[in-house]
Amino acid sequence: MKKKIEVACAIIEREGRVLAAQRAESMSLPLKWEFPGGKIEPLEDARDCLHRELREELGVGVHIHAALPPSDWSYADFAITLHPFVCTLGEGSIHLAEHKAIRWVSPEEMPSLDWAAADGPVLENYFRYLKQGQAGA
Ligand SMILES: Nc1nc2c([nH]c(=O)n2[C@H]2C[C@H](O)[C@@H](COP(=O)(O)OP(=O)(O)OP(=O)(O)O)O2)c(=O)[nH]1
Repeated sequence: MKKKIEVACAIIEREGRVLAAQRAESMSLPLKWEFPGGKIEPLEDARDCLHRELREELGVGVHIHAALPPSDWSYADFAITLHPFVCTLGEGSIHLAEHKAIRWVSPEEMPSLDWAAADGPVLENYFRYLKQGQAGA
């Protein structure tokens, strides 16, 4: 049986762009782009996890505005469910504790980054969310 992980991640919006983070060489999925976040601990709420991970990874607080549908992906060695949340920045300024780089990318630029494969369906759901005029937040 493949290992199964649940991961909360943040689509942080600012002035029509979103924050994409590049994984370091030393991490799994090296140099892939992702949304910051991390593994949900046993019994932890996905939103609490997101706040914890963003403090650890970027040193910032966020406001959560909407939950996008969870999306499942199967890598060769593990399976993942991503729980994406649309956010804006709260207190603090960004310091990279783990990632190699960040970029603020427009929706048009997003598909050109080399995303972790599990993020493909997340991008599609985010584009759908933008098209719907952010209804159902
Ligand atoms: N935060 C985040 N992780 C993602 C995304 N897409 C994706 O496949 N992942 C994967 C990468 C990691 O295997 C896992 C998140 O784990 P993590 O960030 O808490 O832990 P980690 O890098 O230390 O992972 P690992 O080395 O222990 O496997 O989810 C994404 O958009 N955001």
